[in-house]
Amino acid sequence: MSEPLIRMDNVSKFYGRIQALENVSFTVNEREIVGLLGDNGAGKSTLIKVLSGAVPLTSGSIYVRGKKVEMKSTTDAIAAGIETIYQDSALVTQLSIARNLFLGREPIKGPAFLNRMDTEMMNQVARDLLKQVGISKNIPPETPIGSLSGGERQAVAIARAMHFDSDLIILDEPTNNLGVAETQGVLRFVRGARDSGHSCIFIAHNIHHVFQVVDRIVVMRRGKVVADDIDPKKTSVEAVERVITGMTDEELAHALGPNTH
Ligand SMILES: Nc1ncnc2c1ncn2[C@@H]1O[C@H](COP(=O)(O)OP(=O)(O)OP(=O)(O)O)[C@@H](O)[C@H]1O
Repeated sequence: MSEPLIRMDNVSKFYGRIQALENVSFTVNEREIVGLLGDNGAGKSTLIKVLSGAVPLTSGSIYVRGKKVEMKSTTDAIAAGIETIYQDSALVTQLSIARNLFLGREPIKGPAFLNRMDTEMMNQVARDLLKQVGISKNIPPETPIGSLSGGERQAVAIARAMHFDSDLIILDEPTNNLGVAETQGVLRFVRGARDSGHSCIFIAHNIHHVFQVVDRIVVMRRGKVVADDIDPKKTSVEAVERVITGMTDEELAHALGPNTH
């Protein structure tokens, strides 16, 4: 079998004496959307932070397409093709959509020493990307992010990850505080990201949102992965809820046994 896009092998993380991750093994395949579920404090954010270079792991290894990588900073993660979109989307509300898309990676026009941003090029790319992620209204790329809805902001963040061709897009609670229509929009963008060849890790407390969009569900509890191959098409929301809230190994096997492969 070919190497997965991402493989975390036996990863542990201590914050001082608190163990947030215990021998976690976790994979994401090419063109796969993985839902990461778990109760408060289960270790989801820590896993994502380790993978995106925001915090160092204590032990274990991370491989990207079979090659071992050191995630010492978020720059290392971005260089490895991993882009994380946090709840607040890390967008600058006063700046335009186009500027936000290129934040920190602005194209330069003319001689480098003049350091003049290529606004025209940024606007053109922004226009194409907005169309691609399916923002239906005709929003000009000069529009400040501050005047967009929560769902549209998420779409801009996803568009940015797609444009810079991140192999893995990590979405941490992207549907939080969004209305019904906006949530559907974000779920559509996520599917679009997969269709154009990207993989995603999708974290959401709303299990129904996860069910609508992911290919596979991984559940964490108290720093450990307790189930890593749940097929949302073959498993009920209730069964997954039981896994999240905790059952004995026997109960777990019984709940998931006939439904998973
Ligand atoms: N910076 C930190 N310092 C000390 N302990 C931490 C730190 N960050 C997280 N923890 C602890 O690590 C464990 C895992 O937390 P984490 O935030 O990864 O869980 P989570 O699954 O993302 O929870 P939530 O859904 O509430 O965000 C918890 O016991 C938490 O208290």
